[in-house]
Parts: sequence; structure tokens; C-alpha cells
Amino acid sequence: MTAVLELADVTVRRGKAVLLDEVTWVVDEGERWVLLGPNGAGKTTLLQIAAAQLHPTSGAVGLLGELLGTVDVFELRPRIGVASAAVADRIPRGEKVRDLVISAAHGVVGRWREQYEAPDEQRADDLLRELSVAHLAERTFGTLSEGERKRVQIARSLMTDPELLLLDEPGAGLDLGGREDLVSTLSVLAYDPDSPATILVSHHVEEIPPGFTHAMLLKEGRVVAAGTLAATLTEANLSATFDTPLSVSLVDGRWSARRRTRRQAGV
Ligand SMILES: Nc1ncnc2c1ncn2[C@@H]1O[C@H](COP(=O)(O)OP(=O)(O)OP(=O)(O)O)[C@@H](O)[C@H]1O
Repeated sequence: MTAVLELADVTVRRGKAVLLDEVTWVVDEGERWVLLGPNGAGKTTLLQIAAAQLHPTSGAVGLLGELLGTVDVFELRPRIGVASAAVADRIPRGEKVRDLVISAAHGVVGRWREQYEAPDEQRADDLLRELSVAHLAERTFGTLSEGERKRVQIARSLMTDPELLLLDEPGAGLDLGGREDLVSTLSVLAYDPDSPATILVSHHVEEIPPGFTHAMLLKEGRVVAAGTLAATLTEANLSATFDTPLSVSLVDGRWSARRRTRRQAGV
């Protein structure tokens, strides 16, 4: 297997704050990771490194076969798909959905050519269909619901056929139906062998789509545990990560966690 992302002792400091503390991590081709941790754990910081948007204070980052710091990040970035609230904030609300997706092929936001090439148009339409938002193609981004925006963004992030897909809290702000729809869609992508290696940031094990293979638990910038889902999402690891005694279950491929009752805890 080939490593898509390789971190060795990566530390990020801002003044006295240590945002990431000697993180070592390897993501191989074909793997689908969920990155879990409480607020402020360092998940977004880690994702920014994976997106070649941030350099560590110390440590080494291998990304798509290149060593960060020795390569032009503008050549790396088109090979990485990113969907996050920060990216969504930069999308003009008046852009048409179809144009938003197509224009990703040219590294810009929104329509910038009168004519697109037929293969680009075809791919954008295929992705909108795959993300179940083909019916919104002619709508403007600003008129979409939160769940629809998330799907359109994921379609856009896949447009360049990236080798690494980074999804920062795609479930945030969705209602229960919207979350379940998104989990199903992400599950289809996860099982598709042609999908890129994926890292999904979340606060909730309930949002892990079936088909995901690995998890990293992060707390205060440090790795609590990382590895296959089954080996990592133990009650002990999750309780330590979220500082709460948790009971964890896996039913029909879906994870859930809740605080242990006093009875379960033997109190
Ligand atoms: N420039 C900075 N200077 C000091 N601290 C910072 C700076 N940028 C971020 N932080 C802190 O680093 C920590 C990690 O932030 P990060 O956004 O990576 O966490 P996160 O796990 O994504 O959190 P959330 O789940 O709340 O989105 C937070 O405590 C944040 O306040």
C-alpha cells in the first residue's frame, strides 16, 4: 500500500499554545478515516496540514508522495478535495450549483468561462447525481438548505478527481433526516473502490458512515488512539477522549455512544 498522508512527530504551536503535539499518523490509499475528538482537540488544525494549508512548527509531513516544505503547495492542492465550513463561507451565494461544481476543475469558484468542455460538464452532472442533488443544478447556492449545501460542496470537492478527500464536520447543522441522508451518501462513497482516501472530521460516532475503516481519537492535540475502527472505538478510548464514562455500541454497521448510567458504572 502507498501512503497518501504521513505525519512524523508533527507539532503545531501558536505562542504558548500547543495545537498539535507530536502527532504521528499514516493514511494509506483506500482507507477511510474518521477523526474524532472534543471541541478544541486540534482536528481542524490537523486537517489544514493534510490540505497543505498549514506547515507544522516541527515534524515532517509526507503528502501524496511529496514532502511538505519542499514542494509547491499550489501543485499539491488540486490533488486534494476539501469540504469545510471555511470553504463554504467563500462561496458567493449567487453562484449556480452546476457552475460551482464545474469550476472546481479550474481551481476557481463560480463560472468563469462562457463554455465548459463537455467532459467537465458530464463529470459535474455525474457527481451531482451521485450526491443526489442533480435536481438543484440550476439553483443558486444561497437558496439551498444546509444539507443541500453540504452535498453540493462534496460534489465540488470530488470534481478534480482528488487523491485525498477531506471532510470537516459535514454533519454539523443537519437535522436528523439530513444527517441520515448524508451518512448514507458518504457510505456509498466509502464503499466505492474508486473513491479517494478520505478523512472525515466529526464530534459524533453516530456520524461514522458504514464502509469507513479507521479512526483517530484526538484530545488536547495528542493522539489518544488510532487504528481500525473496531480496535480504536473502545469504551476506554472514547471515555478518555471525551472525558466522560461512555458505553459504546455497534448495531448494523452504525456506532453509537452515550454516558454510562450510574448502574452500569457500578456506582
Ligand atoms: N492562532 C491560534 N493561537 C492560539 N490558539 C489557537 C490558534 N488557532 C487555534 N487555536 C486553538 O487550538 C485549539 C485547536 O483548534 P482546532 O480548531 O484545531 O480544534 P478542533 O478540534 O477542530 O475544534 P472544534 O471541534 O471546536 O472545531 C483550540 O483550542 C483553538 O482555540
